[in-house]
Amino acid sequence: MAAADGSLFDNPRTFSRRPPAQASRQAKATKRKYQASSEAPPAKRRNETSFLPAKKTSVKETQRTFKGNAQKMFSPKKHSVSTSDRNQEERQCIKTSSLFKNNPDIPELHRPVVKQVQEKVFTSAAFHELGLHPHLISTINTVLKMSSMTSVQKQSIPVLLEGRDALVRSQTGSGKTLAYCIPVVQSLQAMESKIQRSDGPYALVLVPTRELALQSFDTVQKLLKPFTWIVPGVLMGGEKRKSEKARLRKGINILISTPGRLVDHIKSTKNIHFSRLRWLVFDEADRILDLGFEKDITVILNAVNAECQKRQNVLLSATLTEGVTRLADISLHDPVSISVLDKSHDQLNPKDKAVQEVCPPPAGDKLDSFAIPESLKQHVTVVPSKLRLVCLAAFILQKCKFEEDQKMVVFFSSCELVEFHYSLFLQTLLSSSGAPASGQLPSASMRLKFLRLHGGMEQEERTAVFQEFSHSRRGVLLCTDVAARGLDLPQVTWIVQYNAPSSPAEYIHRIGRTARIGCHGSSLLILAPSEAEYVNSLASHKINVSEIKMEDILCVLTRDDCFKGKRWGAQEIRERATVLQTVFEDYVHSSERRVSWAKKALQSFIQAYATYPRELKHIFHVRSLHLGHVAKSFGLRDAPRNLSALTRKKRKAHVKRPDLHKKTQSKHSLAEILRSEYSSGMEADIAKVKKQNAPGEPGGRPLQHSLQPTPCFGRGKTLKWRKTQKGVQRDSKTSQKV
Ligand SMILES: Nc1ncnc2c1ncn2[C@@H]1O[C@H](COP(=O)(O)OP(=O)(O)OP(=O)(O)O)[C@@H](O)[C@H]1O
Repeated sequence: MAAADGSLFDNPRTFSRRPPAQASRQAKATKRKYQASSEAPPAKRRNETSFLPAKKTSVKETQRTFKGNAQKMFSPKKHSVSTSDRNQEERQCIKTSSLFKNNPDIPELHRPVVKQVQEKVFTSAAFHELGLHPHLISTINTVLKMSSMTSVQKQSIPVLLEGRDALVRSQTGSGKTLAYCIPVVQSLQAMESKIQRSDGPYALVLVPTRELALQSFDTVQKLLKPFTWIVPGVLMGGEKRKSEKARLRKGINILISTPGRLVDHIKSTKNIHFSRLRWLVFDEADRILDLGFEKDITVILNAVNAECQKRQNVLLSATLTEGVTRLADISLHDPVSISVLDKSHDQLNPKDKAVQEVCPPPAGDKLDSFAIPESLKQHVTVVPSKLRLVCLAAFILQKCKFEEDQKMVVFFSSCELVEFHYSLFLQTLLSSSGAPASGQLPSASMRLKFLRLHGGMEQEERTAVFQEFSHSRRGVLLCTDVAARGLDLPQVTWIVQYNAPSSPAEYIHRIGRTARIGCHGSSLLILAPSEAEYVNSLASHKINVSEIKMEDILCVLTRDDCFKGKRWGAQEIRERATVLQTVFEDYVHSSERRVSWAKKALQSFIQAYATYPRELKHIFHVRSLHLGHVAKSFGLRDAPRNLSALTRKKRKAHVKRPDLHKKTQSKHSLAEILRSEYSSGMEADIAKVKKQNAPGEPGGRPLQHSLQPTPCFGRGKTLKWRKTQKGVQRDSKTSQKV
């Protein structure tokens, strides 16, 4: 049914308001023009008043509320207007469909208040109480500038110094890295026969991402300052294999590696020997040992076990569960379980019980609850799909333009989404000169700085971005889950989850990039109205979020002088949101390539829904999405036709043959997900991503790889094996590339 306000996207299946015959005539005409100009078709049809309501907000209307640069940008020239100028002017009068009408109601969040699991971070115990080598103590005190231990260090270090295996769980940012690094260094420096470089690895530390490998290496290197005969080294994808081989040949005593790269060397390098191995550490163990890494871990354990039987095994994570250790075929010898949980908080109080009854766990599933830093304030906002993009942009402006020294990390579900939003924001919200260029938002500010990080980037750039953001006092990092685990990015004040994570554990790790080691931090989760129930799902894991109303985020748009209007209040906010949306749409529709790039991002967004696990499917399902509305959040004026066809086909198939539907869907998902595989940078067999265009330009980072399944840290957990001509390979339905 057509909407009263003429919203372009009233019906999910009706992406055009024109009658089919006319639509097709129009499409042909548009296509001719498109070919002739090699530009994206201007959405001229929106000037066809017969299909538009009389009272629709246009850019022309909204521009009147602008001043200064804003006016220059949006208003017609005052002087004599040439024909081309008139054409230009006509193009500028493209109407933006109402962002605020025909949206689904935002449900009241009946947010169950749960008591979160808490941990005490610091203790008064000093490092010198541990009986460590005096040089190690002085290095901790003077180089790392630490004197007292955190709770997890106080509990773990003595146990590990006794030679025990351990499973260590404590909240994000509580100092788990030193909890294993200190005992490793202490024990190796104390060995009777002094370690030789050529002895090879005495300790092997496995971590899931390259950035985490670099970070852990940095910590080990600092601790080893007084013990120069012990050589640390890092292996990670993206580095030159040849130079890594050379370093291995010379000898590395504490080896930090991502699993994929280590497997690569085990298979191709004759220089790795584990006969002297004393320590095997799995940092982010639940990730490393999940099914996505299974194959690599099997190869590593086989290689290690073949040469060394007696060693200490340490597994650490903020979300370590018993189930994880059962998955692993690691022969832990009488391990000590270390959990810093404040036991008094672990008891169910009556309120929690009520929540558990409201959201019963899936049959057979034990509900895991993890500690969250006390100083981390978690928020959620429910935003209709049409307003998602504007809302995210407004939130970034609010925090990173109008407030001092804010450092924000925004998580997306795929590399394509990161690239899209990065380029879009760079081109529309930023202005290097201070004065907005044509097509740019007048509120663009020098204070804003955008960076991006994902698995499709060249390693050199990844490292540079990681370093830059780490050392920066402000900025916005747009990233995939490649940055979710373990990274210690100082002074991050806000975490935004633009796409909901697939598990409570991933939620915990993402938000854990802020409020580290007793600092304050906040997080915001953005949900669609149909996804509001996710709040209950989080509550059942004792995760407490409070609501921020969308209007409170959007109202920041009234704070910029450029946005000063006659009206004050809700109406003005709406006008400004519409202008912001128009800026995005104008940018996306300014060339054919940008339109197709936005479509690809939209497709990736939709495909990400296939990766939610079964127990969340009733909340996150592609069928709950209004594709036309979602398209708007990619700056698209219409939902791409092929997407609607695909969705309809799926629906039809679903009605007739549920089994067939399942197959077709998983086939589509698989192809797309694999194209968008989750690369943490360990994969040696992925076709290399090549630079084509300058960064920040659409198409600048092609994200297609060979359809070879690769290890992935899963959003889901389904792995199958299939026979191919090359032997047995694994099918993966697990994850988007990050
Ligand atoms: N005893 C200490 N005193 C002060 N700061 C510390 C201490 N131990 C660790 N830190 C600092 O705390 C921060 C977080 O430490 P670390 O990265 O090891 O946390 P984590 O528990 O491994 O987090 P995650 O679960 O996210 O991986 C680091 O900046 C580290 O330098």
